[in-house]
Amino acid sequence: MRITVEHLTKRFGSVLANNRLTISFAAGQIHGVLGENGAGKSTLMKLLSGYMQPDEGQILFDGVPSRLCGPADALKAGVGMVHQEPLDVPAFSVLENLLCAAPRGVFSSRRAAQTALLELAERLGFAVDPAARLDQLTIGQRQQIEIMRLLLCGAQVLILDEPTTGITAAQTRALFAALRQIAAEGRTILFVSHKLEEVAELCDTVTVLRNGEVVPPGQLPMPQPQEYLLALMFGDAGASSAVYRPLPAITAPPVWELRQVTVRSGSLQIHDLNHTFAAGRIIGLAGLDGSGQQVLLRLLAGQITPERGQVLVNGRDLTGAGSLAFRQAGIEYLPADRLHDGMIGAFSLTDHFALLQRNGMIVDRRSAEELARQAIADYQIKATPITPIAALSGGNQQRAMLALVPPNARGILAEQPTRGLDVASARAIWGRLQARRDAGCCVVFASPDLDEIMEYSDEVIVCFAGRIGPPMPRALLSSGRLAELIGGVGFEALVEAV
Ligand SMILES: Nc1ncnc2c1ncn2[C@@H]1O[C@H](COP(=O)(O)OP(=O)(O)OP(=O)(O)O)[C@@H](O)[C@H]1O
Repeated sequence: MRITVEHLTKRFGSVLANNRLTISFAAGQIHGVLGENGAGKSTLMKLLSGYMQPDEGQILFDGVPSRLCGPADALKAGVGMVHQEPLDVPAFSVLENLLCAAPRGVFSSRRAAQTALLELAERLGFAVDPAARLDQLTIGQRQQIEIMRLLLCGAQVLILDEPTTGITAAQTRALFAALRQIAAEGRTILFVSHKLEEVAELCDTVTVLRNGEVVPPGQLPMPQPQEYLLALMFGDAGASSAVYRPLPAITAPPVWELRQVTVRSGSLQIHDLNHTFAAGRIIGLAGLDGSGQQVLLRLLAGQITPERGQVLVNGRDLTGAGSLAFRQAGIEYLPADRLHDGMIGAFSLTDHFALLQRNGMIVDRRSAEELARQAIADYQIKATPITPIAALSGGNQQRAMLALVPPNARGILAEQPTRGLDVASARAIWGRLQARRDAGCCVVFASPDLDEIMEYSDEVIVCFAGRIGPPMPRALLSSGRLAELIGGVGFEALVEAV
């Protein structure tokens, strides 16, 4: 199905999120949509998938104008959207999710739904267990299920918003193979991303959005030179690259010290962990999804109590003291799902500062608003002090979450700190984290992106199947060696060598 937009316009107050967009996406192809944070990509996709209605302009399916009153309406018209955060029911099984989300009459029985699911999974190369509960699956597996659900409900156009964020390299390969297969069957795919390499690898065309407009007007065939696309997305801001600075020697005592720690979370158990995490360092945790990185971060945040051993923070034994005691000791946790776990979507920055500042039952709104204003200026957040966090773009949400970390924090634990962010926003976030490191904070972060681990870590810790490797100076590590280690090649020898 060809999908066309003509003069499509969407405003939020004074912000023109989409400004008279006119584009056409042909059937049977994969179309990349590129743009920096806040360029208007998500708004366009929400208009195409019925989550929002345009102020002006129209959407045409195979040349026929249509009005979409909601996502169910869009799916009926053949458009399905896979969101960055899966919109599924975690407590339900795969099959239950499929059944409860399918329009009436799509499946004649539970058995028919299961058969259709297994057949489609085989065609697309996905492994699926219909009885598995979604909260036991990784983001990558839940995304595969969401794609299959939309296809089984009749989607002819599939929109994917930053689909490789938070999934493993193997899952990305499986996703790309499946998308090629889906396009070869005649469906239209819109692939929203800010990762140029992925668009280059996968897409037949690319549309670049900047400040709510298509630049240059119309679609470009792929391939295009990377520098040209960067210039379209960012102007000059995308061209400069991060500068490496040597680090001063550490004199301060370690922020964390783990002594003979054994910890269990779900089916994963980590044994006899002995590590110190020095002040003034950035430590990257690398590993395949679910290899122990998140357990380690949560242990360091006081969110899980070890079965054995001791966790010292700034030299004090806080084993089993709970996450509040860790926060009081200067430890801050920045979760990957910033909108659901990190902040409250309906609250503004002022509201968040008011909560942090609260003195007993007294809320000082005036000082909270002043702090929000200051944070907006310091962190260059595109928002007012009273804009709800949910209305900010991903990059601005991440800046806001970082701005809420108190200046005297001793340790920052960041789960995928640049998840869903474009190059310029990611650099801005890393600039802030490096400034915290330079001020003596220890930053421990996990990322599925090996380039990010290599670019920003001072030390790298590889996690493999619940085993935590020794810290390695980044300067002594190559990308190839890191890729081997996270796949387990040479991991045993590395652990034994210590
Ligand atoms: N519900 C909303 N209320 C107010 N402003 C909004 C809303 N949704 C989007 N905006 C604003 O519209 C502009 C475009 O945002 P949009 O989310 O479409 O950008 P994006 O390119 O998808 O960014 P990202 O890559 O960060 O997701 C931004 O300035 C954003 O703050």
